[in-house]
Amino acid sequence: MTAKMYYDADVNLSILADKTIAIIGYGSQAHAHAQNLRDSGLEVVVGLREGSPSRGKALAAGLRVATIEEATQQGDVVMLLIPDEHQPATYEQSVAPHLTAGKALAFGHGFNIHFGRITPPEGVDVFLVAPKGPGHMLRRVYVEGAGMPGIFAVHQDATGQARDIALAYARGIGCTRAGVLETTFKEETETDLFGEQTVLCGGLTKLIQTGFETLVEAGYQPEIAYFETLHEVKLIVDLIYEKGFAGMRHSISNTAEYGDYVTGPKIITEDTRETMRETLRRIQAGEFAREFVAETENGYPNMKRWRTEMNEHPLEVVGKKLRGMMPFIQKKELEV
Ligand SMILES: NC(=O)C1=CN([C@@H]2O[C@H](COP(=O)(O)OP(=O)(O)OC[C@H]3O[C@@H](n4cnc5c(N)ncnc54)[C@H](OP(=O)(O)O)[C@@H]3O)[C@@H](O)[C@H]2O)C=CC1
Ligand SMILES: CC[C@](O)(C(C)=O)C(=O)O
Ligand SMILES: [Mg+2]
Ligand SMILES: [Mg+2]
Repeated sequence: MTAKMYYDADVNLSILADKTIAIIGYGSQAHAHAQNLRDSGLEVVVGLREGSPSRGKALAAGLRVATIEEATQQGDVVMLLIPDEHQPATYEQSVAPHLTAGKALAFGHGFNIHFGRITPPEGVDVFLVAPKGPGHMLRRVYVEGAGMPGIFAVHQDATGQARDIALAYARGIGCTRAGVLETTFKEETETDLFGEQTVLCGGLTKLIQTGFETLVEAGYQPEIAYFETLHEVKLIVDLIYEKGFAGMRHSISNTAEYGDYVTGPKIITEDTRETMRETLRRIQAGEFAREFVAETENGYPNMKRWRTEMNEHPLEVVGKKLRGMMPFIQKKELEV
């Protein structure tokens, strides 16, 4: 059976017309949700912690700003968009005491509900709307008049309107311009963690880094290695994104296409597939979540070390220099 895809015409935005949406946080996702919802004609308040460095940025974007407690009091829908690892403490201290019956608690990712780290009270709706892409791109495509696909799920329907509110929210941030699918918290959480670890972030960056290191180790210029293994990735992925593998392969040379078929399976091997299966098993069993939470509770010792190592890597050093010489890339500054 084909999954139903929801577009603007399928969704009634007016269910949110007389409601206030509290966006908690003003980071990658939150700034995009807040600005897109506001530009869709909805009432938004941004909830920030005391002394937040983001307060000035949200005000400069023309948004109303309050404390997290005040925003939760004012909000009919409270969207929690701070880092997953900090959500339980903020929820307990600042959100839960003001989350009265009839309100909706919303998430951009199902992590804390699915892994049982937040348990909302019975009288509130609980849903997620997860755009399938980074927050900064969610804002960029909305401003360009396009949209980013998204998925939504209802965990708890106390009012009988949770599904309609979730869909209206997805429309407000621009996702129904591209298409929105219904899912569950379990499916969203497990597929999102799997995708970012194996393909989108972990797999891709390690592939690029290893290709770069192999060329540089063999004596080739780092600048050429950078163009070959990183810069050109976007150009190839843009073709895949627009026209699929066949469209990309239509555009490359026969030489490249032959090498692609012959060498690809030697790089991504059956061992890689087994590792992907094991990664998924660990995610499903909650082992990754426990490991990540322990890392954050210990003050991110490994994350800090890995960040520093990568920031100092020759790939990043040469990349910074080369991107500085390409003003068309520099123009696209990130707002938050
Ligand atoms: N990044 C992305 O593109 C995507 C993220 N998601 C999900 O969206 C949610 C938000 O992620 P993301 O946008 O990356 O988050 P960010 O790391 O960008 O969030 C930063 C914001 O969170 C606030 N914040 C951080 N710690 C605390 C705290 N302890 N108490 C109160 N506020 C805090 C910061 O406040 P201050 O401004 O005061 O410093 C800042 O406004 C997560 O559930 C994530 O999984 C889903 C899809 C994609
Ligand atoms: C791919 C990473 C992501 O899941 C996202 C941008 O969709 C995230 O958690 O940031
Ligand atoms: Mg994610
Ligand atoms: Mg994601």
